[in-house]
Amino acid sequence: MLDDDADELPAATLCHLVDGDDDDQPSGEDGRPAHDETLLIRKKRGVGSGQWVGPGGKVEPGETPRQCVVREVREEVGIDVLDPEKAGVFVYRSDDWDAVVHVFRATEYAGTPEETEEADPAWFPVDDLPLSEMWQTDREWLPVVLDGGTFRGRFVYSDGEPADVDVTFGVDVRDN
Ligand SMILES: CNc1ncnc2c1ncn2[C@@H]1O[C@H](COP(=O)(O)OP(=O)(O)OP(=O)(O)O)[C@@H](O)[C@H]1O
Repeated sequence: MLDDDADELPAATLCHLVDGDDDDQPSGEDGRPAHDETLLIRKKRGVGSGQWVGPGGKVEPGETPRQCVVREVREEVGIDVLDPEKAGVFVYRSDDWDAVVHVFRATEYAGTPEETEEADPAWFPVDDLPLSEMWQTDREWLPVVLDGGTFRGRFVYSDGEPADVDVTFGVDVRDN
């Protein structure tokens, strides 16, 4: 159980793209990272601005979370994610915004990430994430998601700090 009122909350999405060439080219030579890196954005505005996060955003009326995550990644960094797969879901509650956040993992994409008005993208090795400049609760679940796992969580923040954290791994996450 996520939260008794989770169904009533606005929905948002996050995309965690993992890329790694199997060829031996050093990072950057063919425009793609060499081994197991993940794409994060430095958010320029909105919820969590200034932090490193996965690209994503709020689900619009009539849109599924999967459609939203594809649209948001295109808007924020100009690439098309081809195989978003549901990897987790969490309820976020804070002093000023509550949401249910659908987390996707992807490995296939078309295009090259570019800076936009909303976001500055960068690749990070999956085992060297900028955790001190990310949502504190990302460290609970992001390594698991990048490794292909699933989770369900409930994160209550107060004054910008996690006040109540509950995560379960290896769960069935309904795909939508
Ligand atoms: C512990 N809590 C959290 N941990 C990690 N990520 C979190 C989060 N709580 C919210 N998020 C993400 O923050 C974005 C908000 O959406 P946000 O970018 O403001 O919306 P959108 O792009 O639609 O923009 P505008 O409202 O037009 O500015 C969206 O990706 C959502 O998944």
